[in-house]
Amino acid sequence: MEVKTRAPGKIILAGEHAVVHGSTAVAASIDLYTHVSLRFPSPSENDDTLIIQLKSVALELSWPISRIKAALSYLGCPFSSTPTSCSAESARSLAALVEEENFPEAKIGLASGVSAFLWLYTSILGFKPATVIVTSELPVGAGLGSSAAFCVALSGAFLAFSGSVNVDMSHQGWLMFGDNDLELLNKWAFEGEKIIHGKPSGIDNTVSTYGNMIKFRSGSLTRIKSDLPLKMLITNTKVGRNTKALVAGVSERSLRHPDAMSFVFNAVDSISRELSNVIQSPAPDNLSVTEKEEKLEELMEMNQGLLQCMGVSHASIETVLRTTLKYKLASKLTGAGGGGCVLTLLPTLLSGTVVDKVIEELESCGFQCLTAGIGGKGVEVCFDGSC
Ligand SMILES: Nc1ncnc2c1ncn2[C@@H]1O[C@H](COP(=O)(O)OP(=O)(O)O)[C@@H](O)[C@H]1O
Ligand SMILES: C[C@@](O)(CCOP(=O)(O)O)CC(=O)O
Ligand SMILES: [Mg+2]
Repeated sequence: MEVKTRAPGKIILAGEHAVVHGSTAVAASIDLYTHVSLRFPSPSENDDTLIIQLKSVALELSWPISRIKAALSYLGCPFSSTPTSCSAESARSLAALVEEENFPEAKIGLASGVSAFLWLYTSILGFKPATVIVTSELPVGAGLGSSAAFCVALSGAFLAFSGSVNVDMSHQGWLMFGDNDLELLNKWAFEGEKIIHGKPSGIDNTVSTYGNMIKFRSGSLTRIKSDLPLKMLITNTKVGRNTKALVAGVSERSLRHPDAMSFVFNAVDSISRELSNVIQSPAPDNLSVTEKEEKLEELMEMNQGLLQCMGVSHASIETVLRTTLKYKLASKLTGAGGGGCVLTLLPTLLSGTVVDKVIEELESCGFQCLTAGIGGKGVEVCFDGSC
């Protein structure tokens, strides 16, 4: 029997990093997905191995179930119906399991993702042999929330077979989880995201779980209903970076300069709240689409300035900002920064020729441009071969 899940990536319109420190942030799902397939061997296959194939990063790892049991035996029964955090001791055991697999040095950055997989799998399903295949349309480590989509899609697949969620396995095609199940799934995904990000705010796993556009602050979300036809160009600078290190860097800066940084985080909070007011419908004021877009552009530029204050911009990001500004377009980094992706608002009245020119110029710098649908569905599950 096989189950498949898919979970979307995201863009953060305002508030990344500051959201880790209690400020408001605004994020939306995008129609680029991470897919997970989970299959248990039939009794005749007599297989006693846990296999993970990470197709988008060309990595396959496998462990005899007896080896995983031995490494995690001190946990007793690993099954848990409520999401549990990975302790420092468990993290060491998981890291040892990952290292035993002769993890290629060039791919060591992926090790925390494999630890998150092992934690979620053993905590939700225990010591069962299975094959898990992960594919993704998202660039990994580029600010579009691949780590969260990975944890959400894995949690969804494992929970679907755990007996602790209520899903109709006879349904054909993609199916959404119910509200209580989404809440549980989101909590598990957050535990995985903690292993990858260190100190996540929870915004990425929440928007990947629920989809749409959300305002997020201190762990709680408000859905934003918007009729504004928001179009963003996403430019991937292709400069690799690691969210955990960038988040830690901002925390260190705020320890060194607590007063100044608290003003920065408060300013970001105001920007996010204003931005969410501008995009939500019904709008509190009667602004035209163009007037709203102008406000959004200004708020994005202000947010980018504050991200520079936090120390998470990068020369490649500055090149994108300069290039788009030549066309009078406003941009900001999205996600953790330090490279990764930049958002550029494409106003409704902007001509297609200008968009083509900007893309051509950005791509001539070696960047990769993509446009994605904004605000679609969250995680979904599928039990038949149609997905
Ligand atoms: N499809 C995937 N296959 C394997 N690992 C993944 C995948 N997607 C995400 N990851 C994990 O997430 C990490 C990237 O997360 P992060 O640095 O937060 O960047 P982002 O979430 O912006 O893509 C990778 O190093 C890896 O551990
Ligand atoms: C920087 C941060 O606000 C977003 C990180 O997003 P990403 O992993 O770069 O896609 C961290 C967080 O909120 O957990
Ligand atoms: Mg991430």
